Formats: sequence, structure tokens, C-alpha cells
Amino acid sequence: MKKQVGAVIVAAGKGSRMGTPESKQYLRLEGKPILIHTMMQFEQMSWVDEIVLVVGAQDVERCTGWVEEFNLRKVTHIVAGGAERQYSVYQGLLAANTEWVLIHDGVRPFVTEERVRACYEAAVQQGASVLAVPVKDTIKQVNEAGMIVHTPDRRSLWAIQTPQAFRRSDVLRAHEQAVQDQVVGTDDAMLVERLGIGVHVVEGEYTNIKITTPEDLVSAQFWLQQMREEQS
Ligand SMILES: Nc1ccn([C@@H]2O[C@H](COP(=O)(O)OP(=O)(O)OP(=O)(O)O)[C@@H](O)[C@H]2O)c(=O)n1
Ligand SMILES: C[C@](O)(CO)[C@H](O)COP(=O)(O)O
Repeated sequence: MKKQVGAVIVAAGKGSRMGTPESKQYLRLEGKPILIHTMMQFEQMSWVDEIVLVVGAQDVERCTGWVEEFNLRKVTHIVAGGAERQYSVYQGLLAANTEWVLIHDGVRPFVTEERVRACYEAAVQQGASVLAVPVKDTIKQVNEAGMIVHTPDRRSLWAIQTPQAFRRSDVLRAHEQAVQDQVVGTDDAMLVERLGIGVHVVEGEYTNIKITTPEDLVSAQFWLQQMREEQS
């Protein structure tokens, strides 16, 4: 029988905004690569059946070694990604073999099982869902001359996170349509929305940061320590 839930974890980016010689997903926290922290979160979710990992072609070998070293038994495929996040996700979706997929950034290690489950359940009920948090700042739309052109009502603005949960067949179709239409999106929901499928927003946690720039590493150390204290 086809398995129900898979996680597609994308980690084929270069991390240019981090600016380190080693791509950010391989920087170590408490001795383990950030990507491994993320994968361990999904590995311990008993209801997640498989994990598909997407990395740079040059990193497949060392990631295969880590999957063994850290006993990540749910990993079924380690595939090479593409030049944009969207293309990496697509490669992961092709390899996945579950009815539902949870697409997650390899550099969001602090996502909690409770929120991932809520996201998955909302998708099953509503068709598609993403984790997100209400924005805390006032957001302005600014033109090329540096002038404010619009202040959207903050009450309708959410910062979108991962995981993003979809029926695999829907999100695969959305990616294929995007390629045909020459659209490159910054998340997968955007591509699914284009098909006219409603995407439900599930409130996430501000701690589910995407490690992107050097100051995020300071926050990451802090949140990891907090997690350890809660566990002990
Ligand atoms: N071609 C790409 C680009 C990004 N990603 C992954 O998508 C996630 C979110 O992307 P982002 O934080 O933007 O990572 P990078 O693209 O690596 O960062 P930057 O934009 O600073 O280069 C990361 O886990 C990243 O590895 C990917 O799999 N393939
Ligand atoms: C998908 C995403 O995590 C939603 O916030 C994000 O858009 C991907 O990373 P990027 O920084 O936009 O490349």
C-alpha cells in the first residue's frame, strides 16, 4: 500500500546571504550540521513514513554518510537539487512516494512536531496548508526611488514558513504548470495557488526561523539551548 506522509527536505542552496565558505545547512550546532538537526526532527515523528532529502550534487555522498551515522532510517532517497529552490523541490517530489508531502527547508531546524502535525491535519481537511506567523512590523511597499507607495493592513499579513503540506499529485502538477508558464516562485504554496487550489494558513511559531544570515546563527544557538533545557 502507498505510504501516507512524506517529508521533502530541501537543502541544495548555496547560502549566499550567510556568506560562509561552507553552505549554511552544513554549519554545525552542538557538533551536528544544521541539516541533520532538521532531519532528526522529522525522523522522530512516528506518523511520518518517509524522508526525501534534496542536496547539491556534490554533497550527495557526504549526506549519505551522515544519514547512516545519525541513523536516519526514514530516508528513502537523497537526490540532487537544482539552481533554484523550486527546482530542488521538484526533484524531491519526483522521488517521493506518498499521498501527502510536507515540503520543508533544511535550514528550519526548530519546527515542532505539534505544529507540523497541525499543518498536515489542516491539509488533509482543507486540501493544502502552510505554517505562518502574523507579521510583527508594519510592512511598506516601496518603489525603486525609495518612496513608500502603499501600507497594507498588517492584520492581513503573515510571514510564510515551512512545512507546506499538499497532496503530492497537486503540488507536482503545480510545479509542472509553473515551469510551462516560466514562473519561479519563492514558495510552493504560490504555485499551488496558481492552480486555483485554496491554501489554508495554520499559525506557526516565531521560533521556526529560517537560518539565513549570520545573526540567525546567534538565535539558533539560543533556541537550541532552550530546547535542551525544556527536554531535561
Ligand atoms: N537551489 C536551491 C536553493 C535553496 N534550496 C533550499 O531551500 C531552503 C530555503 O532557501 P534559502 O534560505 O533561500 O537558502 P539559500 O538559497 O541557500 O540561501 P541564499 O538565498 O542566501 O543563497 C534552504 O534549505 C536551501 O538549501 C534548495 O534546496 N535549492
Ligand atoms: C519557502 C520559504 O521558507 C517561505 O518563507 C522561503 O520563501 C524560502 O526561502 P527564500 O529565502 O525565499 O529563498
